[in-house]
Amino acid sequence: MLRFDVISIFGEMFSAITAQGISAKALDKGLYELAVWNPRDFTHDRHRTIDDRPYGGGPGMLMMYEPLRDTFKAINQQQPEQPNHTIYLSPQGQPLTQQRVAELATLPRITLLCGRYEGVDERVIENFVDEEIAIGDFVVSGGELPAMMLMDAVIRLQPGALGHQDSARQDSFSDGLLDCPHYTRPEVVDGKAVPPVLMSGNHAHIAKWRYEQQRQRTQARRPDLLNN
Ligand SMILES: CN1CCN(C(=O)c2nonc2N)CC1
Repeated sequence: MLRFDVISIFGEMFSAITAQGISAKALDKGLYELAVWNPRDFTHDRHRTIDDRPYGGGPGMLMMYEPLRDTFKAINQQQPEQPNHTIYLSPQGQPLTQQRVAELATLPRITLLCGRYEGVDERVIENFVDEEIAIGDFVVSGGELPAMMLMDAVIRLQPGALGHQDSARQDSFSDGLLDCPHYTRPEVVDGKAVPPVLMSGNHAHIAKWRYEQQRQRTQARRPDLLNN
C-alpha cells in the first residue's frame, strides 16, 4: 500500500482529499495511507517556534532546520525497511507532469514537505529532500495545496481507485495528448447536437474520431506536447 507522510503546520487542510471524492474512497479502500506531521511537535520552546528571520536580511520568515530535521527523523523511524522518496513542493522545482505522476505512482512511499512563509532553510533541502517539484509557474501561500494536487494525481492512478481503469488511460496527457471532447444527454440542447459519430455505435469510428480530436486539440492548444 502506498504511504504518504506529509510535513505541514496546517495538517487539517488535508481533509480536502481525505473527506471527499476519489481520494477519500481510495483511503477507505486501503489503497493508500496518510500520516501528517507537524514540525511544531518537534520544538522545545514555549512558543513552539518553527520559523525565524533570514540571514542576510530580506522579507518574511523561513522554516527553521532543526524542527524539520527532527520531523524527518521521526518519519524515517516508521517502516525503515520501506524506501522513502522525499519531495519538496516549491516554485524552484521541476514542473510536475503526468509522466512524472505515473512514475511516482509506482513508489511504495512518498514524503511531502510543505513549506510556508518564504520557504525552508536550504540545508533542509540539501540533507533531506530527494526532489523539488513545482505545481506550476506561480506562487501560492504554502506547499499544502500543491502537495494535495500531487497526491490526488498519484492516488487516482492506484489500481482500483477509479471506477473504470480506462478512465485514467483516457485522461488528458495519459498518452501525451490532451483529452478529446466528451458529451452526455441530452442529444440536442440549445440547438447543439452531439457529434453523430458518437451516436453511431461504431466503436472503431468512435475511437478514430476521438484520437483525431485529441491530436487536433493538442496541435491547437499545446503544440509543445507534440515535440516529446
Ligand atoms: C514556500 N512555499 C512557497 C509557495 N509554494 C509554491 O508556490 C509552489 N509549491 O509547488 N509549486 C509551487 N508553485 C510552495 C512553497
